[in-house]
Amino acid sequence: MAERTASNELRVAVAGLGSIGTKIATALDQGIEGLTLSAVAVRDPAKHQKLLGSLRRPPSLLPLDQLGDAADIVVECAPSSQLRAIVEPAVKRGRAAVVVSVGGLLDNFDLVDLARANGGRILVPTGALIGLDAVNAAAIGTIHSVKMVTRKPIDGLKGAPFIVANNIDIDNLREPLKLFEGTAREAAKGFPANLNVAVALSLAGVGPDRTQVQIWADPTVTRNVHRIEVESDSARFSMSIENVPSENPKTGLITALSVIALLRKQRTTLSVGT
Ligand SMILES: NC(=O)C1=CN([C@@H]2O[C@H](COP(=O)(O)OP(=O)(O)OC[C@H]3O[C@@H](n4cnc5c(N)ncnc54)[C@H](O)[C@@H]3O)[C@@H](O)[C@H]2O)C=CC1
Ligand SMILES: O=C([O-])CC(=O)C(=O)O
Repeated sequence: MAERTASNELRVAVAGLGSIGTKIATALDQGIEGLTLSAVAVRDPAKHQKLLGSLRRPPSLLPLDQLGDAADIVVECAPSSQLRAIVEPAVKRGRAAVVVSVGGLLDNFDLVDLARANGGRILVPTGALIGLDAVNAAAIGTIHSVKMVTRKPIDGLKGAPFIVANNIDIDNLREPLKLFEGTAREAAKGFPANLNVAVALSLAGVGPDRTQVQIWADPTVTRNVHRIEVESDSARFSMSIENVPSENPKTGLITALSVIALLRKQRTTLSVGT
C-alpha cells in the first residue's frame, strides 16, 4: 500500500452500495481513524443519489475496474458475479482487496496468485461468522475437523440455486428442514448468496473440501444462525452466532460492522484479536 493521501490517510474505495456497502461508505465518511473514502462504484447512479448527496466528502464515482487507481484498499460489496471485475484490477495494481462475496473466491482462486505476484493482498473479514481468530490460531497447529450448521429463516434462503434445482418448496414449511449436507465447496455452489461464511471458515481452517456444512431452512428462527465446531490438537471449541438480518434478509447486520472493524485495524495503534 504505497500511495497515501497528503495527510497520510489510506484511501478506501467501496464497490457496490447495497446493504453492506452503504454502511461501510457511510462509516468511512463519518470518520474512521487514518482512512478516507476516496471512491465508490455503483451499477445505477440514480438510485444512490440521495446517499451520495448526503456524504460530507463526496467520493469519486468510478467504474469497477478503476477503483484501484483511486484507492489503496478496494472493498468488494457486490454480488459474487462481480468479484473478479472488482478484485482483479485492484490486486494487479498491488492494492488490497477486501472480499465479502468470499464464496466467489473458490472459482477465482488464481486471484490470490495474481495478488501475490503484484504485491497486492486479499483480505477476508470474519463477516457474518464468529471465531475465525480461533480457527486461524488452531490452524497453525493441526485441526482434525471443522463442522458448521446454518439455520436460516425462509426469506434468507429463497431463490438459492440448490433449492431451485431440486425443486424444494420451502414456502410452506412448518418445521425445520435439512436442505443440504456436504462440503463448504458444494455449499458455496448451491447457496452462493447465503453461505459465504462457510467458505470464510474453510479458508481459515482446513479448506473447502474438508469443512463440513449443514444448511437448514427453519421457519422457527428469525435470525441467521451459524454454529461452528472445531476439533484440533490445541483446542476444541464450538461457537454460535445469531445474526439480525439487514434490509437484505440474506445478509446479517453484523457483516458490514465486521468489515468496518477490519478497516479500522489497518490503521489503529492498538489492535486487539488476531
Ligand atoms: N462474508 C460474509 O459474511 C457475507 C457476505 N455477503 C455477501 O456480500 C455481498 C453483498 O451483500 P449485500 O450488500 O447484502 O447485497 P445487496 O444486494 O444489498 O448489495 C449489492 C449491491 O451491489 C450492486 N451491484 C451489482 N452489480 C454491480 C456492478 N456491476 N457495479 C457496482 N455495483 C453493483 C447492487 O446494485 C447492490 O446495490 C453478497 O455477495 C453477499 O452474498 C453477505 C452476507 C455475509
Ligand atoms: O449470516 C448471514 O447473515 C449471511 C450469511 O450466512 C452468508 O452470507 O454467509
